[in-house]
Amino acid sequence: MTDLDTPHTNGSTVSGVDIVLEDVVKSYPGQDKAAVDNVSMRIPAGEIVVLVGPSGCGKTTTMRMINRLIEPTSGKITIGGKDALSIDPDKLRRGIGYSIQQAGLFPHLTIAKNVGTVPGLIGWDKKKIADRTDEMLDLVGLEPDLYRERYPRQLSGGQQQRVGVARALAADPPVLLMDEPFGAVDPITRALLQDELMRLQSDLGKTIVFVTHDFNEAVKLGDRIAVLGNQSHIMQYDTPEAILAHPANDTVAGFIGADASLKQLTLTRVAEVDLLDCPTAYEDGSVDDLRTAISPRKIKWGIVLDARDRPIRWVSLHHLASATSLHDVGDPIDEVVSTQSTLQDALEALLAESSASTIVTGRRGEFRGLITIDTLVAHLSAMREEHAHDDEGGEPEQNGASEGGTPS
Ligand SMILES: Nc1ncnc2c1ncn2[C@@H]1O[C@H](COP(=O)(O)OP(=O)(O)OP(=O)(O)O)[C@@H](O)[C@H]1O
Repeated sequence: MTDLDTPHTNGSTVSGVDIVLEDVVKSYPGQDKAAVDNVSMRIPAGEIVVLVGPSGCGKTTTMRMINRLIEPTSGKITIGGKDALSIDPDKLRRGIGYSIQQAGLFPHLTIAKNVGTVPGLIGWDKKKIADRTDEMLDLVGLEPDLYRERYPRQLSGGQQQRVGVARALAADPPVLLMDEPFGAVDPITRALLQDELMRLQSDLGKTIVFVTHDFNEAVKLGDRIAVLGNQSHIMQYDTPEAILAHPANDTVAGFIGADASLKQLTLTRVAEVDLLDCPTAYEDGSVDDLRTAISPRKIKWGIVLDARDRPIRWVSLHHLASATSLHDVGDPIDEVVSTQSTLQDALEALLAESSASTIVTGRRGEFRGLITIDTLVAHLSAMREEHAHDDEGGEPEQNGASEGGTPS
């Protein structure tokens, strides 16, 4: 047990605890201005709160004071009702998962040893640590048999980040601090890791404080976003929807960028829109049947699936004209999005493929349908109309965004 353990309530998805910062200040020696000047905020249990702001504004300092990697100069921090400054810092840190850019793995330890670090420190027995390590590797999509005995350098950047998340979660802490954890990976891997974090969080309900300077990432992941200015001054602290619809001032509006309307695509998951159906066939299926299924349709393409329903190739009527089997026919599939992806991810996939539609897969990679550029356009115009009505009716906006307040 750590000092921050909370009883798990069966059936509840929230295992996190509240974090409260009151008048927190950090002055580094030799600096004339405080790096963090009088920050007060409440981070509700079970939510992802994203601290976003320009480089040097004090995001990392603010976050690291929560696990006392940096000691506050003054102020109070309460975690799950307990005064963080009264808990022994080592004990405190064992109760708080921490994941950083480039994963921060110990290079000389195997993946299993890395993941089992905190459980080892808090005295779990070997069998429990080994079981938990495998469970965590599974959770982040790394097959334990393949990865547990490898060393960090034998993994890709994205895989190392996954191990970093597994390690942060291993002792089941109620609180997770994540400092630009996906900052060092390519955009496609980053989008996948973000999707996985969302999936994990919907099962785990931790309290997550997430630092980034990427506003799109903040909108995608955050239940709430704190937009920080110099010295960690909170310029706005609200839901992504509210910040996009009504930026508190010109600086926040400038930070959102000129494409606030497009950013609304980040607020909707692929799972929330209707997907387009498309003819499919297994590799050992009939060429004629697939041709017959495609012929009457507007989009003259079908998809070949493997035995586990995962899409492997696009096939056109042209491909099928001379094919005798569905083995090896068609074009490989480069880009897919998952039902957890946002419409913004779908737009990026469409642009990357220069295609009018992209494939959507479910949790196990199984084919779920297509998303098209028309879906995205229709969604944006529906949102615009909804907010035009909101503005006419004078209703307060909670769940949507308007184009009002976008920067010039
Ligand atoms: N150990 C330190 N000693 C002195 N000054 C520091 C120290 N760490 C950070 N600072 C200063 O405090 C301010 C806030 O730094 P911090 O790293 O918290 O910002 P940040 O918003 O996380 O920046 P970035 O996005 O670039 O990581 C900066 O001006 C930085 O130079």
